[in-house]
Amino acid sequence: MDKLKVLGIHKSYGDHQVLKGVSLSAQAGDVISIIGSSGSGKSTFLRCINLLEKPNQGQIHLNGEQLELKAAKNGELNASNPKQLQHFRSRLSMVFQHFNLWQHMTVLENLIEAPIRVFGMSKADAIERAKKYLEKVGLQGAENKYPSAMSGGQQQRVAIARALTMEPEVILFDEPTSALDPELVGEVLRVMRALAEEGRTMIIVTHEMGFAREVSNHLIFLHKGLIEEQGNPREVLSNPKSERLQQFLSGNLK
Ligand SMILES: Nc1ncnc2c1ncn2[C@@H]1O[C@H](COP(=O)(O)OP(=O)(O)OP(=O)(O)O)[C@@H](O)[C@H]1O
Repeated sequence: MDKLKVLGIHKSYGDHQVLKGVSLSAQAGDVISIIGSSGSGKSTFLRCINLLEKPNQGQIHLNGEQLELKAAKNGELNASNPKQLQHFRSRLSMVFQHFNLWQHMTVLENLIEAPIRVFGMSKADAIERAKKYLEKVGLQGAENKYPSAMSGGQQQRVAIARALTMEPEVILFDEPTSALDPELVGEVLRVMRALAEEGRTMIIVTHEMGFAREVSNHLIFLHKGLIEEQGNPREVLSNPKSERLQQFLSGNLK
């Protein structure tokens, strides 16, 4: 069974059709990279998976369970069952381009908030879990720091640890290294590679072609809201079939 199955996502902003029927399925342990030029709809697609953006059409299934959706008057699909949506979101953690950490809270406070609020976990258990995942991202001892005192790479690793504290089924990464200075990209990619190697299911919107080629087992090239080409990353990147992907890879697709 697919761990995550997303079918026929359409999304428009006014007259602008950003997604024109995008689908994806992930089995346990799949690492799927989504590439494409700026404005092709990558982030919008990722955000439709957990309903941070409301699609106009489409289906989302997690472990065979379909998210119940109903159309609002403006044509957007909303979850018809808020409890089910909260359950889905707690199983689909997201890592954002700009980390989205609470700056007024310490690292530890950032990490324990969601497990306590969403799962009703005791503070002591949440702290234990937070420490475990901080260690996993190489930040043991950083519990009492404030995000503003950390580098972007460290903040993104905290954000990854925060995603892990939910022990999610799937982790969604939205351009996790795009906001980082070049010298800080490697430390985040190393953490992501380690997660992939331990069999986590990950969907990653990225501009890091080397990472997509080496770490993911499936690559999706999005162009103007449609999947233009997809397959094994090494094959797709070494031998792109569509002219648009060839142009994109040579830096000529704007
Ligand atoms: N909230 C919004 N309101 C209106 N238009 C939007 C909104 N969010 C995204 N768009 C438009 O949708 C299109 C796709 O945006 P999206 O961010 O998904 O692209 P992307 O492929 O992730 O690009 P990038 O690599 O630059 O992040 C763009 O034209 C963008 O301007």
